[in-house]
Amino acid sequence: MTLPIFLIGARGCGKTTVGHALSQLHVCQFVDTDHWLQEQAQMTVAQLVSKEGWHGFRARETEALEAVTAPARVVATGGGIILSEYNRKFMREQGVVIYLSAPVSVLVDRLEAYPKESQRPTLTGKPIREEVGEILAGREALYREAAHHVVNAAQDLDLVIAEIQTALRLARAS
Ligand SMILES: Nc1ncnc2c1ncn2[C@@H]1O[C@H](COP(=O)(O)OP(=O)(O)O)[C@@H](O)[C@H]1O
Ligand SMILES: O=C(O)C1=C[C@@H](OP(=O)(O)O)[C@@H](O)[C@H](O)C1
Ligand SMILES: [Mg+2]
Repeated sequence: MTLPIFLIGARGCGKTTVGHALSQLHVCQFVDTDHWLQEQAQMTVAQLVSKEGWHGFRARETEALEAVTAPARVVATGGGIILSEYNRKFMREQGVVIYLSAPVSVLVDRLEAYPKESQRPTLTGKPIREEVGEILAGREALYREAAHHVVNAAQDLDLVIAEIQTALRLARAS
């Protein structure tokens, strides 16, 4: 695993969880753009957004993406990283991009159980059930455009990892 692997997908699809597990299996480094930028700014995402707005957060997110990208790394991104055309092109050119795809009902269940509001302030001001569907509808095409592989993230963690490993093996063989 030499090229960086970028995990993309909606809030709650499992980018951080899967990325961490995958890096442990492959004994490589794990980085999460949200963790990196929060550490760098010494602020939570919620604090950053209230101080600098989403525009400021998105600028820091691109900075984080560039800073953490390195060979043999698994990079968990934030759900909105694909909003920027620059980020989509950067990830596709620099590494292998995997879209962790899950239906709205699964995302909502996971986010209700694990909201982590300091990292996931509201994007629309609407209730979670409405917000997740609306945001995913607006972003689905961008996730697919950026991705080299689409993986079913609604499965158990070990099956998600196995599907990613198969995709990576196939990519190496072709
Ligand atoms: N395959 C999975 N099956 C069940 N729960 C999962 C799975 N992947 C992630 N989760 C859970 O969903 C929640 C959100 O996961 P997280 O990794 O923070 O998602 P993301 O980084 O994509 O927003 C966490 O509580 C995590 O334990
Ligand atoms: O979908 C989004 O726009 C966001 C997703 C969050 O990351 P996760 O996808 O890890 O929850 C975080 O980057 C920020 O709250 C914005
Ligand atoms: Mg995450």
